[in-house]
Amino acid sequence: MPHLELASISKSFKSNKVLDDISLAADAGEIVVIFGPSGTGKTVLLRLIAGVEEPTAGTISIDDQDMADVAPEHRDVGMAFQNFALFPHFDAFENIATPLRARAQSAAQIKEGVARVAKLLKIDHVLSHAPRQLSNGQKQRTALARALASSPKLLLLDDPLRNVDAKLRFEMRLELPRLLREAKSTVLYVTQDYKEAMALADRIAVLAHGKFVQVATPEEIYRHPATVNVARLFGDPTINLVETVVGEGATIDLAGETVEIDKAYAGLKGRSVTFGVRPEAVALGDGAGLKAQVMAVTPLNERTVLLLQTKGGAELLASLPSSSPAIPKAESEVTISFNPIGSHLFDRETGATHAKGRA
Ligand SMILES: Nc1ncnc2c1ncn2[C@@H]1O[C@H](COP(=O)(O)OP(=O)(O)OP(=O)(O)O)[C@@H](O)[C@H]1O
Repeated sequence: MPHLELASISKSFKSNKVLDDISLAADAGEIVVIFGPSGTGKTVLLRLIAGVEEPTAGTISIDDQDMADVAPEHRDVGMAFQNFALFPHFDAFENIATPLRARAQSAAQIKEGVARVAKLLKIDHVLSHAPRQLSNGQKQRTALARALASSPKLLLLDDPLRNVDAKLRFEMRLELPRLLREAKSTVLYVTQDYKEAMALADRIAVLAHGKFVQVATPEEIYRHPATVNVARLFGDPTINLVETVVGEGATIDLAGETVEIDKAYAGLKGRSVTFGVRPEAVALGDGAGLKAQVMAVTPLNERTVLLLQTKGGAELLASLPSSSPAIPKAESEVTISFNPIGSHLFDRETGATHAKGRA
C-alpha cells in the first residue's frame, strides 16, 4: 500500500486548468521530486496535499485514508514553502522548536532536536536571531529545519534551496538526501533545478501543462526521456537536437550528409523526427566518417565542452572528461560518431520518443 496516493487530481482556478487528471503513488520513506518549469502547478499540488487548497476533482489518500474531510492540522504533514512563513516575533530557535513544543517534548529534547537539524543545515550560529536579521537563505533553511524537526510522516518541500547561494546549494545537494532519509518521512520535493532533482530523488515526476509527462528514477529519465522536452530539461550542456528525416537503413540527413544512427531505428524510414544526442554521446576519432571542425574548446570543471561544426554547417556540442588525453584543439578536424546510448529519435509532431526497435 502506498503511503500517499493521488488519484485523478485536477485543479482549476476559474477557467485556468492548472492540474489535469494527475495520479501518483509514493511509498513510505520515498523521496519524489516534482520537477517542472515555473508556473506548472508544483506549488498548487503541494497545497492540495497539505489541505490548504481543495482539488476540483480526484482523491488524495494518506495511508489509504481519503483526506477530503481531514483538516490540514490532522494530516501529519510538514511543509516548508518558498515564502518561509516564519513567526516574525520568534527567534530562529523558537521557530524551529514550535512543532516540537506542540508535541509536548521536554526542554532537553527540544534543545537537542533543534540543535541537530540546525547543525546539519548550518544555521546553528544564528539560532538567536529574529527572522528579520536572517538572510533569505537562512530564513529558508530555518523553515526547512522546522519542517524536518517535527519528523512528519509526509514532508512537503517547495523549492527549499531556491534562495540559497550557489556554494551552499551545492553542499546541501550532497547533504540533504541523507538528512531526508534520516527523517524517514515520505517526501515530495519541488524544484526547478534538474541537478537538485537528480541528486535527491528516488523518482522524479516531470510536470508540464498540467500532466505528469514522465515519472521515473533519475537514471531512467536521463537515459530514456519520454519526450523531447524531458530530454531538453535534463542535462548540461543540453542535448543536441536536429530536425531531420530518417533515411534508408537507420540513417539520418545531417545538414546534407548521410549519417548512421542506432540500427534499432531501421524501421522508421521516411519519418520526420528530431534527432537528439547527448553531448557526452558524441564520440570523437580521427578515422573515416563524418568530419567536423572544432570551433571552440571550453573547459568546464571536470568536463570539457567542444563546439563542432560539420561540413554542411550543423553545429553540435560534445563533452569529454577534462582528464582525457585526446582533447582536440580548436580549429582541428575530427571524425564524429554517435553512441547509441545517449542517442534518441523523437516524433517531430508529438515530441514523444520513438522506442528503439519499433516503428
Ligand atoms: N490561488 C490562486 N488563484 C488563482 N490562480 C492561482 C492560484 N494559485 C496558483 N494559481 C495559478 O496556478 C498556476 C501554477 O502556479 P504554481 O505556483 O503552482 O506554479 P509552480 O509550478 O509552483 O511555479 P514556481 O516554480 O514558479 O513556483 C499559475 O498559473 C498560477 O497563476
